[in-house]
Formats: sequence, structure tokens, C-alpha cells
Amino acid sequence: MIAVQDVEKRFTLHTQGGAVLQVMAGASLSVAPGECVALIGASGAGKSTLMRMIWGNYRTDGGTIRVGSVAVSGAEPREIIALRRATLGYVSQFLRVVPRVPTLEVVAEPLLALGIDEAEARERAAEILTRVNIPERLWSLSPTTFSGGEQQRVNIARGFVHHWPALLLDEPTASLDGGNRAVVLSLIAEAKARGAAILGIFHDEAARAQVCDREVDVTSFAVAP
Ligand SMILES: Nc1ncnc2c1ncn2[C@@H]1O[C@H](COP(=O)(O)OP(=O)(O)OP(=O)(O)O)[C@@H](O)[C@H]1O
Repeated sequence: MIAVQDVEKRFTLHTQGGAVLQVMAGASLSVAPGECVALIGASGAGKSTLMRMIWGNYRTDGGTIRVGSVAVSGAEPREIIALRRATLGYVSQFLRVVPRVPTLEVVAEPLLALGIDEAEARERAAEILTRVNIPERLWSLSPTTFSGGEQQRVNIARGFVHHWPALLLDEPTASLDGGNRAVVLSLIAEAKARGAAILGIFHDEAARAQVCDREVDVTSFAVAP
């Protein structure tokens, strides 16, 4: 479902005389439906960079990335938008939302974008917000003023509200208490059970051991400076 083949990445540092920093070469991995793979490796090894390339935010400088039937490397922006709408979900570490949009709408939005009717989208958003323990009195408020843990749970609700066939998770259990951490681990296990291909960064080793089937060490793709 997710296939990374021989990927290279260079950064051009325009603010530093155009110096070119090669950070990755020969990066290859694949994630099958129903599998959860953890990206591991030292700080600076390139875990986030690889996730951003798969998400289509960073361009690749060599090799190919495919998610389902879409070649992400070299895709047009509209193809990336369509991929994110239906096929590839992403739970980032931090919630980025338009100010003043109520939490229920923030969570329902991916379903509305898929053309699901408003009543059903709101019902599913309410269900998952309840599951991640966001009290109903907060649903009509913008999450911009929520605590770090609450924002992360809104982010998780948004990332699991649609059953994306492929999912990228960036530290999904960071800053959560024990109960909410357990909820997130169940959501991941359920996504796997329905066939989602999941790639994640988990500094939480116990979480990784519980939900991940394999680890890929990004250090082996890093290029020494
Ligand atoms: N936008 C950028 N411009 C220049 N260099 C970058 C950029 N993004 C990442 N890098 C460099 O690429 C390398 C890999 O960084 P990356 O953030 O992917 O590592 P990581 O494994 O996710 O680290 P951490 O565990 O600390 O988050 C680092 O040397 C970093 O400085």
C-alpha cells in the first residue's frame, strides 16, 4: 500500500549560500495492508523527512514513492489533494486549524470533503470525539485554546474519523495520559484490523511494541555529512 524505493533527499540551504545537504539515499521500505511499521533511528536520521516525502510535502530527489495507485513522487498538487482526501491520512504531532472553526466541524471536515452528508459526518465526528474523551461542552468551541493533550486528541479524532487505507502517524501517543493513550492504541489496532497500512514515528517504546509489526531503521538511509 505504501512503497518507497531508492529514495534520495537533498536540501538546498538558500540562506547559507545555497549549500546542498544530502540527507538520505537508497531509502526503501514497504507497508502492506493491515501492517503497522515503525520508523526508528537517531534524532536527525531522517524519520520526519521521510514521512513528509510520503505525505507529499517534501519533494524527492531520486527514487519513487507510491501510495496505493498514486506515484507521490512527481504527482501534481491536485493528485496529492485527492490522495489525502480518500486514501492517505496523517496524524501530525500538532493540530493546525483555521481559527474559530468549532471542534465538531474540524473533525467532521474530512468526511464532508468526501461528500458524506452532514448529519452522518457530524454523528461520526461526535462518536470519535466521545471515544477520545473530549467533553461535549467543548465541541462547539474552536480547539485553538485547548490544552496540548486535548488538541492532540482532536487531531487523533480527525485522523481516524475516516477509514483511510493508509495512515501516517507522528508520535500519536505523545502528551497523552494512560487512559487516552490506551484509546489511541485501540484505534490503531482497529485500523490495522480493517486493513489500513500504517507507518509511524513512536518514541513511546511500549506503544511501538504493542501495535507495530516491524521497525525500519532510517539510520541506514542517512548520508553522513
Ligand atoms: N527543511 C529542512 N531544511 C534543511 N535541512 C533539513 C530540513 N528538514 C530536515 N533537515 C535535515 O535533515 C536531517 C533529518 O531531519 P529529520 O527531522 O527528518 O530527522 P528525524 O529523524 O525526524 O529527527 P528527530 O527524531 O529529532 O525528530 C537533519 O539533518 C535535518 O537538519
